Amino acid sequence: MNCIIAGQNIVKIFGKDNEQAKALNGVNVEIKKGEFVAVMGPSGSGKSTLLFALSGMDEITSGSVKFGDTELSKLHENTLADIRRTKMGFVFQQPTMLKNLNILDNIILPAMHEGKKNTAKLTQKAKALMKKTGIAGLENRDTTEVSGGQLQRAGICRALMNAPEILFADEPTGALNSKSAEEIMELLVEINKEGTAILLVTHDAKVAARADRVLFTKDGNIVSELPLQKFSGRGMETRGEKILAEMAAMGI
Ligand SMILES: Nc1ncnc2c1ncn2[C@@H]1O[C@H](COP(=O)(O)OP(=O)(O)OP(=O)(O)O)[C@@H](O)[C@H]1O
Repeated sequence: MNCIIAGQNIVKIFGKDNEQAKALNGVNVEIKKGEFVAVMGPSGSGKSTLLFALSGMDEITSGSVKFGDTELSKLHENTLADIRRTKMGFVFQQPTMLKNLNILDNIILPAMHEGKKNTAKLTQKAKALMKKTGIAGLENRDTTEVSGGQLQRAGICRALMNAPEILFADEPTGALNSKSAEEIMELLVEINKEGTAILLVTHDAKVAARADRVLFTKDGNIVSELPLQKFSGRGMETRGEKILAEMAAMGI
């Protein structure tokens, strides 16, 4: 099967009784293996909720989310956690790092939790990822002794430790200056080219321009989508213009 994640009629309601908020309103979506999909839309339109629903991080109210052939909503919490740890990677706007551990140990820690106790092998893997992401040499630094961009690279290394099939990224460049943001996007494009699917939430057209496809959310639904593959390059020319035009049409 060509599809890594399929969501059908996803509804997510937060709160109870008269305090309810319908964050997702019957969303249908498919992400193909190795695809790079960006999600854009106004604030509060359901982007993060969709990412959390598709990754099994958050329980959905109704509908279906399939990871390959596996229905995530039917799984026991431990099995679901295993899938998230071994097959999915997560990158957020602010990487949460443990302050009492250095960068290298922060990268390795989740993999160790998983029962992989071969520290030498994990260190080797982490160092290779740090080299690839341009932060070799920062292994022993405290998390407070690196730049925001370097910390995000470390967060990406941590997310890649288990060679995930898909990377979920919620505003990964949101806290970075434009140069660091661009470098992080270059890195994500490279990771995607090597075969990892990416679902990325962003407000930034320049960031979304790197994706194969952009989904636009509004009021808890995907209201339009823009296939970008047919436009050459992954830059702002043409692709970015198309996104900006769609955003303007949506009133974002
Ligand atoms: N834990 C929660 N409890 C109650 N309502 C929530 C919760 N999380 C999200 N919501 C509501 O669900 C809706 C969708 O939120 P979501 O965070 O998915 O939007 P978003 O498009 O990612 O927004 P932003 O761009 O501002 O991050 C909003 O109306 C929000 O207030």
